[in-house]
Amino acid sequence: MTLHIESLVFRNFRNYETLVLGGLGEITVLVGQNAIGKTNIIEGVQLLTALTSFRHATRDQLIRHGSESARLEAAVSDGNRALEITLALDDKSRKYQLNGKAKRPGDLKGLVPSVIFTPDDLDLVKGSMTGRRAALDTLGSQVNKNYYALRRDYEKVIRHKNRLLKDEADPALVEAINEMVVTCGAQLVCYRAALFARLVPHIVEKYRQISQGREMLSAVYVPSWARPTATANAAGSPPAFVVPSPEEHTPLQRDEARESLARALHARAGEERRRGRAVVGPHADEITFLLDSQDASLFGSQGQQRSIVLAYKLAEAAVIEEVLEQKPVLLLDDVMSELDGTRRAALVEAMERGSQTFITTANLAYFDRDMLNRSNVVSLPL
Ligand SMILES: Nc1ncnc2c1ncn2[C@@H]1O[C@H](COP(=O)(O)OP(=O)(O)OP(=O)(O)O)[C@@H](O)[C@H]1O
Repeated sequence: MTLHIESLVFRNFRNYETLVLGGLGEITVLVGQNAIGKTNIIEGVQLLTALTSFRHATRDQLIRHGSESARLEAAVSDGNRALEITLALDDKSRKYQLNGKAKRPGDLKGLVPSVIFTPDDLDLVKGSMTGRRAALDTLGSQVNKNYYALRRDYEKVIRHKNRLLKDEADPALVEAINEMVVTCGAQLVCYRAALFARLVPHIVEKYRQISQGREMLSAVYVPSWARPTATANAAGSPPAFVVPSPEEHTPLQRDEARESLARALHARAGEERRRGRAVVGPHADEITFLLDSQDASLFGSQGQQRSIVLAYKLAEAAVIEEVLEQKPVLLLDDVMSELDGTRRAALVEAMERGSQTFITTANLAYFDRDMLNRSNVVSLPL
């Protein structure tokens, strides 16, 4: 059954000395002028649900200036169970507890999942590949604890490999670490491909609804070993991969991924040495959105790109519900002002499908009266 946040208490978190929000219902609208602390609340809820901060904030950024520690608490319940999730931050550590017992973030991932949508996400389609990979990994980490652990391990291995390459270490050492790149990397690509295969049909369907079927969206995940190399591009060769259609998103097999990754690492070892960094592996995989088979980052209008992002966010919520059998908390930071009427309506429809929602705004005029009547409107400062 879906866990619901009943109350929140923040102490010395960001600009709040003490913030108490109780009696939280389905929809909480946080309204207030700029820089009042609306996004800080969204970030706090994300830290207690997805166990991460979309701002990638360090502890000293999260702790209120002049304080030595911060504490965030959420009381959650599904009607049968009452749980308390807490996060304590000080200059040395970030510690989670569940009902007073210490927990690692990996143990709590997926307990109260959330989907966050901020104005920065609107760059997902035209922004960097790093952002697109991170979005997929954040979702994967919430729906599968092994995904989370694997991604962390892979990042450590790649950091180590990059240090070796930068220091021009003995190629035998690089070869030895490549074995770990293959082990973790192939598994991570398989997890990503499987998650992507689940996500894409939802994105396509949500996009069709938002755009009223005007054009066909598809999306491809291309592992680094299947990408054309810089040399092939320079020589004007055709791309070394064929864009698969959505139906072809069959999950990759691990042995096949291991072999392809090992082969590419061997073939491009010289290039990695020359460039002093790892160029093969899941950290270099690509995700591309296509509108009627054209790259949406290059050919999509701003409106089309926004519709893809909205469809992506709604699809994340659908996948979480499918896998974890509970609706995620929706965290919507100041996005109403960024969307036009049709896209706003699609978002409101999603909010009304039973997900607990926290939404911030500087202007209540973006919300219809009916919705506001059904919401808990909190004016900041409290
Ligand atoms: N560690 C901290 N200690 C004290 N204040 C902080 C800390 N971190 C951020 N702030 C303050 O929080 C405020 C910004 O809060 P937030 O980002 O939530 O604003 P917002 O209400 O979402 O604004 P906008 O509508 O402009 O996006 C700023 O005044 C900033 O100085």
